Amino acid sequence: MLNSPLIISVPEHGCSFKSPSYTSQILSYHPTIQSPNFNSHNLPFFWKRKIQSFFASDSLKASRSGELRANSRKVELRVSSKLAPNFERAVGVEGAGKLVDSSKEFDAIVIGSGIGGLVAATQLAVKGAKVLVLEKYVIPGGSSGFYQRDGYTFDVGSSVMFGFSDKGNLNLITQALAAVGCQMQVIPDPTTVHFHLPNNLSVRVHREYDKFIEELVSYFPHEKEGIIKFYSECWKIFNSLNSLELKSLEEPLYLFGQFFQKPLECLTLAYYLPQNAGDIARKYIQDPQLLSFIDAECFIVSTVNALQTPMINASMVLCDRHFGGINYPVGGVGGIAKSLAEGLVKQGSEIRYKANVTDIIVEQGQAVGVRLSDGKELFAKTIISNATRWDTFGWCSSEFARHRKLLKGDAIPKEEQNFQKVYVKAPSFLSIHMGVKAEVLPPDTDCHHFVLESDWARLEEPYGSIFLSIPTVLDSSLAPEGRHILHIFTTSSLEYWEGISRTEYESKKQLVADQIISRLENKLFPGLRASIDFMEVGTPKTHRRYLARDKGTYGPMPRSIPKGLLGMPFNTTGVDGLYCVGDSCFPGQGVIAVAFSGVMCAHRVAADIGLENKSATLDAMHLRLLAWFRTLA
Ligand SMILES: NC(=O)c1ccc[n+]([C@@H]2O[C@H](COP(=O)([O-])OP(=O)(O)OC[C@H]3O[C@@H](n4cnc5c(N)ncnc54)[C@H](O)[C@@H]3O)[C@@H](O)[C@H]2O)c1
Ligand SMILES: CC(C)=CCC/C(C)=C/C=C/C(C)=C/C=C/C(C)=C/C=C/C=C(C)/C=C/C=C(C)/C=C/C=C(\C)CCC=C(C)C
Repeated sequence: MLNSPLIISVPEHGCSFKSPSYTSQILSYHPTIQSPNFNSHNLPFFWKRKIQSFFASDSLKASRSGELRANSRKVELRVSSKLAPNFERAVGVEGAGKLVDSSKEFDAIVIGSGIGGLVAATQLAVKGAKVLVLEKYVIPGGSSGFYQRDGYTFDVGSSVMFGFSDKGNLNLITQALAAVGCQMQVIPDPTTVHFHLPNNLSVRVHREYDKFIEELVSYFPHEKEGIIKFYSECWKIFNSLNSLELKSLEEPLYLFGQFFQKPLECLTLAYYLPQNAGDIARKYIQDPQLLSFIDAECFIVSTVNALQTPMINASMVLCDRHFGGINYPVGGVGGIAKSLAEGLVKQGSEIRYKANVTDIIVEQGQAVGVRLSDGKELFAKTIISNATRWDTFGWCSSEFARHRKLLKGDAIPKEEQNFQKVYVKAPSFLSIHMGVKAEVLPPDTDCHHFVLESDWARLEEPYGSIFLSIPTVLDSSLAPEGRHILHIFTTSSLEYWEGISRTEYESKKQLVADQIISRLENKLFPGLRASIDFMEVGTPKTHRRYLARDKGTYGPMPRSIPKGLLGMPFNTTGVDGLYCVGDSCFPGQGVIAVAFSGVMCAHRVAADIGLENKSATLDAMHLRLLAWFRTLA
């Protein structure tokens, strides 16, 4: 005897089986067949999986009766009344057991709410997808988050924001906010950075390009032509980038469209894709000190020297600072992530905090869900990881020993092994967040400084170069009256801080901080130590803990000399339904870079779940071609 139908609504968003041929499709369950064959039906994988496993269950086999109907909005199952509750439990509909929270189905689950994850999530949400962002920490933003102490609002990461102007196509932060109806008030920064370098080389990178070139040429008049030629080549690349509509380079219909509309610009970018800034600089410049200056310019962008910095990335940063300029958001960098998270919710999607993902659930080779540290499981058509690739897939040691991270299983996908051959984790950093008495800063102090006093060879060494931001120079509301914020950071490795007692750890922190304060006192601000009102030191351990990044890494850096950006993976991975976003994806480190990776990821995912056009045949060929290109890196 058949019960009245148990009806499960299928979420509308992105269900590709809205097509008329599937409407009112009847799938009959025959007692002799253990499980209905859904393969020819375009039901979302999540439902197939749940229903198939139920049909295979002993209880149903025993009952030898049942009928299933599926149409565009619902799945109906008719089974004997005593089996209905079992089915309800098995598919986890409303009111079912706690472990399976499948009362909702998502188009995408995003693990992590760094800018990369938030941009991917919001871009998908505005395309009509239902997205769930799961963040381990209590606020959004990751390394672009903030924290408050004693009346100070500190940026977690540094405060130099590219892509935040109202001009061109590369203002990706502005565009990401606008997409979800947000606009932030910004304060233009007249100087991107003030370099304090060996041999008293003191260069201000002015917002106005000509003023910057004039200042640099005043130190290297004999290299005037070389300077102009190098930076002009950067502009050629920047202008090409700025002329394109930026979407997923992994989606062939879009990419071919761009090649058709802007052939010269696309060929320019393809030409520079495998090149590094240091090689181009050496075509025009001979002076070793000037080449070291270019190294310092690139080090800020990539934590490596110019010979290892992709030319496209260098051009992006070296020109955007003059084109759109560097702009600081009123209230602090943390406001960007807060606004994106609010925008996401306004679009009908969701963000949950204190949601620590421990596993990505893979079934039949496809990522279908995630497991949280409290054992709860959540399912979606696609899973997007904003954790680093090392935290997502584990890592290959020199003996190829495998330690699994979010993705459990036997082998690290081949693509990931290739990535780890070309890229290693950049060191982490030591950061000092400080509140100081305002009078210690000389008048007209710039907001951002880079200090390397005497020896160029120390540029890339731990504690060699010092980054310093004083965001209160632009926005005084971040500190109590009469105070300024100094955010100081320098590269540092986790190993230096491990295997020591708590007391040793604390005194080591104090020692390193003291040395840095003395250096800044000598170079920039006499009397700094006596002016300190508040100070907190973070080590690589702090960054590992709060940002959930393996070894607290700043991001990926090339193991040796890379072929530009050629080896950097995009968003798809070797696991169906699993995508990565953030700084271990093309084009790498940096807020604007991860925002671009978010835009690309959202486009590729949207195409895969039917919210954007795609061609399966072209996709297969294109993705294979890109994978082959990466093997050349
Ligand atoms: N230009 C600047 O001044 C500046 C400032 C800050 C940050 N940055 C850049 O931002 C980049 C990083 O951005 P991103 O988007 O790649 O990532 P991110 O590291 O900033 O954020 C990742 C987020 O994912 C969360 N997370 C990680 N694992 C998780 C898990 N298992 N479960 C739940 N949540 C988890 C973390 O808590 C974090 O909030 C860096 O490369 C850095 O260069 C630049
Ligand atoms: C596909 C193929 C094969 C071909 C095709 C061709 C083409 C079309 C191509 C295209 C390409 C593209 C589009 C690309 C793009 C790119 C991009 C956008 C890039 C970007 C980048 C960016 C970056 C890298 C950034 C970075 C930044 C950073 C890192 C920053 C940092 C900062 C800091 C740290 C601050 C400092 C401070 C003081 C001094 C205090």
